[in-house]
Amino acid sequence: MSIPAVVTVVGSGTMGPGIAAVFARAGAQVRVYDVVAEALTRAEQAVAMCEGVLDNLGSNKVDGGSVSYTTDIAEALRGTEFVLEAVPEREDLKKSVLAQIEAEVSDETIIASNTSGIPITKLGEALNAPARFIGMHWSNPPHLIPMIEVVPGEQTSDAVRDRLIEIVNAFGYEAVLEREVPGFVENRVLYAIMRECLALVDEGVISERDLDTAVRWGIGYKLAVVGPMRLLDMAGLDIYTSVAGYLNRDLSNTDGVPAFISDRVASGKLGFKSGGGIFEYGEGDVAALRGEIVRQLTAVRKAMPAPLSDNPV
Ligand SMILES: NC(=O)C1=CN([C@@H]2O[C@H](COP(=O)(O)OP(=O)(O)OC[C@H]3O[C@@H](n4cnc5c(N)ncnc54)[C@H](O)[C@@H]3O)[C@@H](O)[C@H]2O)C=CC1
Ligand SMILES: Cc1ncc(C(=O)O)c(C(=O)O)c1O
Repeated sequence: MSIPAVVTVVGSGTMGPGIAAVFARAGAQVRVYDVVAEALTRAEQAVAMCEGVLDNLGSNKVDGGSVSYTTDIAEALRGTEFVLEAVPEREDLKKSVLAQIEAEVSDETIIASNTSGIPITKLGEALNAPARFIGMHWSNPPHLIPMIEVVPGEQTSDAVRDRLIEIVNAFGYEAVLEREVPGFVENRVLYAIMRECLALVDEGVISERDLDTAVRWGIGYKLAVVGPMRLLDMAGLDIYTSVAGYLNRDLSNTDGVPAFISDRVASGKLGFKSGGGIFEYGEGDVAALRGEIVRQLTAVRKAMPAPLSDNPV
């Protein structure tokens, strides 16, 4: 199992630096490209922090890995074997960036997208050779969540699909192969949960803080060990049948973004990145919270069977 020698990450915001750190750790020479120079300065600091987290996790470190930063797309893509696109989630932007990438790389280069769920077949319309293009959906924070959704489009070749699975496994992550559906599997499940959570808070059934406590301890902690399919067996399919019989019809089925979120977005409340969203954050709170989240995720990872190991659950 081998990692590509040269990897390019296009777009270095929330996701790019952690992804670069994982590839470099596995021995790749990683080039990080962004149109915004300050994003690269922030990325350099973020990659250093991710490396510290990976050290603490005891993750394997292969010699020869490196990360360099550039705003020059030709330099970023020269001789690269694998490109991951991680620019903002806008179909038009992604298509134009993908076409730019294809114009600079060799015919053998694999191009992947970290889209959260725009169909790969649709994005692949921007390319002359969509057989080389595939979805590679990392989860945030990418240096800590050891699972990647591998999503071929209709035109993706089997060789590219198999090579991507090999790459993901080579850096010690679980690869989950999916047929493409909007949102892919992870975000379909997450957004079903989010829709119900937002409806419950919006209707005054529960406070924001208690909702988080109920989901973290009642569902999240359990689901980290027992997946939904195994949980159904554990609970009993007869119990599921009884509860689903009266509950499913009562669950939220609203489409669109609820006012609870859109009102906040309209007033510039975006969450950690703006210092306030659903909760308010004072000076230093966000940095402290980010550190605590990483600390707790690291502790949970250490307590769980390693990804790719035999796990009876
Ligand atoms: N934020 C998250 O939790 C997750 C995001 N994703 C997906 O990953 C992708 C990136 O997301 P984020 O990192 O959150 O976005 P972001 O907005 O934090 O960062 C995007 C970066 O792309 C750069 N960029 C914009 N136009 C560019 C161009 N033409 N060429 C090169 N760079 C350009 C921006 O300057 C910015 O630094 C999106 O498709 C998103 O849906 C996937 C998993 C989780
Ligand atoms: C709220 C939210 N939305 C999308 C994603 C994603 O996977 O693209 C995530 C994530 O954590 O990865 C997310 O939290």
